Amino acid sequence: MNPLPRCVDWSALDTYQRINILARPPRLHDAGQLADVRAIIAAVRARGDAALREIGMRLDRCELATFEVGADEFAAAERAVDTGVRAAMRRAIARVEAFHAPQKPQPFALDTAPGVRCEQLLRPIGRVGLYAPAGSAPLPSTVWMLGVPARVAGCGEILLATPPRADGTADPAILVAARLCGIGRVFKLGGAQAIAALAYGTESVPRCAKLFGPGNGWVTTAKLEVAADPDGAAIDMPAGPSEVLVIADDSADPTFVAADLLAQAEHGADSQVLLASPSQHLLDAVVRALETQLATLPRASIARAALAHARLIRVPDLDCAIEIAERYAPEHLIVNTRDARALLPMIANAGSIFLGGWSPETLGDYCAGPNHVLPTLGFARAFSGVGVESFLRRVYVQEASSAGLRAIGPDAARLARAEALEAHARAVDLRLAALDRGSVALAAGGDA
Ligand SMILES: NC(=O)c1ccc[n+]([C@@H]2O[C@H](COP(=O)([O-])OP(=O)(O)OC[C@H]3O[C@@H](n4cnc5c(N)ncnc54)[C@H](O)[C@@H]3O)[C@@H](O)[C@H]2O)c1
Ligand SMILES: N[C@H](CO)Cc1c[nH]c[nH+]1
Ligand SMILES: [Zn+2]
Repeated sequence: MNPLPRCVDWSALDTYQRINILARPPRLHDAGQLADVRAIIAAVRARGDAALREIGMRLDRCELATFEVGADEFAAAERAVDTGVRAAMRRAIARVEAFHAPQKPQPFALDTAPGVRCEQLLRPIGRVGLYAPAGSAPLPSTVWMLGVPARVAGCGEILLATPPRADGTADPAILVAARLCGIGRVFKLGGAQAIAALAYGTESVPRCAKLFGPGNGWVTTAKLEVAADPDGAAIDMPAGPSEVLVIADDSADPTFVAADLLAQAEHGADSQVLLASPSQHLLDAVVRALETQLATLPRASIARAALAHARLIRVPDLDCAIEIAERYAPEHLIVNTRDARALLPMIANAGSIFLGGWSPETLGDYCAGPNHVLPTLGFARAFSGVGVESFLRRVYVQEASSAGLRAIGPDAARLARAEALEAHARAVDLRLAALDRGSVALAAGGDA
């Protein structure tokens, strides 16, 4: 049994020890994983459904005649899922929708010079592929965290892939969630093979322009591979193993803090949880609470494996705790201190922030409203979580009248020649000359 991690004193660490203590744990399956993923992608590209069938038998231990979920399986899923759970899903979806609807940006048009009309259009991505993990634990909540913003954005076709169970069916709660989000097409495919099928298409799986969703190392590696291929698909972000950093002072209830750490630790052995506190008393109490709570936790062995690379850090003050959070850039940041909101202006590098003792991260995982598909591994320094904009493209439009061309054309030609791009300059000058000669017929239809 893994012992719980010891507390470290931040003030006693030198620069390199501080870097090491905040390093992510080594990826569990790194060795050979990239080669495996490349082989899976190559097989799916070369042999489509036949390869999916073989790989599914090897990795998911089930043989499927068809990958797409049919009407009977959807109906059976509706019967299998408890009515109370279905009602809670509906309420969660409504709150997630309420939060995402105002995210939708508005198109606009603007004259940047007289006769130069510029527009920003918004176009939903035509066909998107969503992935709901179901390896270690099926995550129906991921279905509405992706399906809701896709629907709000107005995507034309929304496909979902999720790993099959050993009996060849999909997790019923995932299917119910898909139905509630208006997702009609669900494919029983998991891991790198699901990503390859959605990115390149097969006989039975339509090719998607962009892929969304978290997953294990094979899923994330495959997403990065298809995103690097111009013939592949775009991706939302690399969303890796779950992580949380808790900042707590002596006002925090240690049992709440321990519960929040375990809630992320139970996701997987590669999840990482951190606690930074100026109170040694709180740190010691949290360690005791972790032991007590682990004793009755069904996924204790997974949580213990994750706790092996947990970090419990004694800091001189809360400013230092914030500095650590900014360096680490966690997926989730819980601030469980006296006046948590007062610390908010100092925080930028986090996927999602939970303020105060009554805001467990679990609320955000399911039903508070914001998205739970968030950047991990420090990507929160530069990436945001999934939102409506992730499913949209901005398309720019420019329309100049002859007056508009006269107004800004000379600048364009001058700047083109400054870059030694003569053809660019002539595309303007030829038109200006035509206007000067009075051959305005050339410009007919172009006057906005
Ligand atoms: N960052 C986020 O926003 C976020 C949100 C939810 C979940 N997560 C993370 O998602 C992950 C879910 O992982 P999971 O494993 O439970 O489910 P998963 O659905 O991602 O992976 C299951 C699939 O992995 C494939 N696989 C298993 N062993 C393999 C092998 N040896 N070689 C090749 N492929 C193999 C199988 O095909 C299987 O279908 C967790 O790490 C969790 O922390 C992250
Ligand atoms: N905490 C996960 C994101 O890292 C999301 C999730 C889904 N279900 C439970 N938790
Ligand atoms: Zn979670």
